[in-house]
Amino acid sequence: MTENSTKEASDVGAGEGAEAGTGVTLSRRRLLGTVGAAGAAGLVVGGAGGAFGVSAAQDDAPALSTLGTTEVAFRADRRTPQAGITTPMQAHGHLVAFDLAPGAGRKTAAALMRRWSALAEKLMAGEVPADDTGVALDAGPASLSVTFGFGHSFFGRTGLTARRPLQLDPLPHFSADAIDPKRSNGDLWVQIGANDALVAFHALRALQKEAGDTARLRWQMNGFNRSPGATAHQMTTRNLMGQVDGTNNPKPSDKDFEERIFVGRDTDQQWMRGGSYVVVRRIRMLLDDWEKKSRAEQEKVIGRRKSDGAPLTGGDEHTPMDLTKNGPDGFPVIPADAHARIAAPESNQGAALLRRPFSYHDGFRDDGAPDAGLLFICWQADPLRAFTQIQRKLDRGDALSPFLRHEASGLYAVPALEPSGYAGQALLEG
Ligand SMILES: C=CC1=C(C)c2cc3[nH]c(cc4nc(cc5[nH]c(cc1n2)c(C)c5CCC(=O)O)C(CCC(=O)O)=C4C)c(C)c3C=C
Ligand SMILES: [Fe+2]
Repeated sequence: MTENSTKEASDVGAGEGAEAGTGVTLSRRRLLGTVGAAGAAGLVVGGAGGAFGVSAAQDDAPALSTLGTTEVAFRADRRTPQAGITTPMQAHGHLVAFDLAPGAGRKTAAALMRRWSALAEKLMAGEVPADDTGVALDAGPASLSVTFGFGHSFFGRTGLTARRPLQLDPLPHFSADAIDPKRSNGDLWVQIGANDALVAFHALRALQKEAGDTARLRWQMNGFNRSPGATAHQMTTRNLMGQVDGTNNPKPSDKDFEERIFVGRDTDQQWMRGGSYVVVRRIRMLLDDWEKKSRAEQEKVIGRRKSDGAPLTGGDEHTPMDLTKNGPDGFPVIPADAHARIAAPESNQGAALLRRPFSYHDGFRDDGAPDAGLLFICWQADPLRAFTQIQRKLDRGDALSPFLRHEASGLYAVPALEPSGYAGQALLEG
């Protein structure tokens, strides 16, 4: 069920085997798309050397790098989870929530989801939509993924309350919460990720315009991660506190991965079978306070080394934590209130979630502190048993909590996609 992984295209440089390989096919498609957008085959759009200085007849056009050509599949040939869940994290992200316009009901919502899905599929394949703005013209799909979710309020607006899963019941209040309702929840949620900032913005703008009068933007947040190729070898990304973040995520190869992250067959809401629930939290980091702590203090807060993410009990990043090991002082080497200990499945009756966040930085606050932190995005089959269980535990004594403020929150149902059809079709037409 994890075919929404990237289709790696071969990295074909100009002049070397440019006739073969998916990368070249894709580059060609972009060229044709560029010309198509201009409405005349063979036209050199923008003139040679201009912004769109390419021609369909130009055989020796330089090929895009793997970063540009890599394509994420919107759908597969069988029911699969949407892209953007197990897809490798991208460097740029936009999270957007929309509310349906007053009077827009189920039929209008279905028409929007149909249009949005068709557009997302096109964009993710690197094709150029009609009436294009031109923002992404020279780039390949750059691992673009678009993911659609449905919030609690969507069901009332569309007369579908009987189909609202209990899993969408509002999250409880936690003591680190300072939630801004205007930047929370929403009828519809869209996650956009890409390894190119212009490709990501292009998709955001195209989807917003496609919403037309049907849905209005409720809130939007922008995030980022490491760019592919920025480090000497592929490694787990760091967050804005400088920690290696994502090490102990469940892996698709784990035997219980599917049941932890995706909704099983026994659900009473069959339209969610194979889908997942996403919790989105905007978590501001109190970086001025955090950066005053020594490295040793920071490492005790997490329970892992800052340099390489290895547990304080030794080994490398992927060595399991030894939660039973005591130091010479008789105290646990990974402290009782260490974030990684408290969040671990061993401390939560086996509960686990798939974290796929973006960092954010929105300038500086009036007091000079960075308005920065983590757009914490986590995926699970049941938010009550995963996010809520773990966050409740963290709320009671996580050493990291004093450095965090949860400022916005959302919970959405993200149904699987059929080989044909649009996101949410089984909900809206079933
Ligand atoms: C409710 C769930 C969680 C929230 C909210 C959360 C916020 C948060 N976490 C970090 C940094 C790290 N988290 C790490 C591990 C970790 N965190 C959670 C859950 C939440 N984190 C889990 C389930 C785990 C894995 C625990 C385990 O099984 O070992 C780590 C350690 C490295 C890793 O495994 O990723 C770091 C670092 C921040 C900065 C943050 C809020 C901004
Ligand atoms: Fe964490």
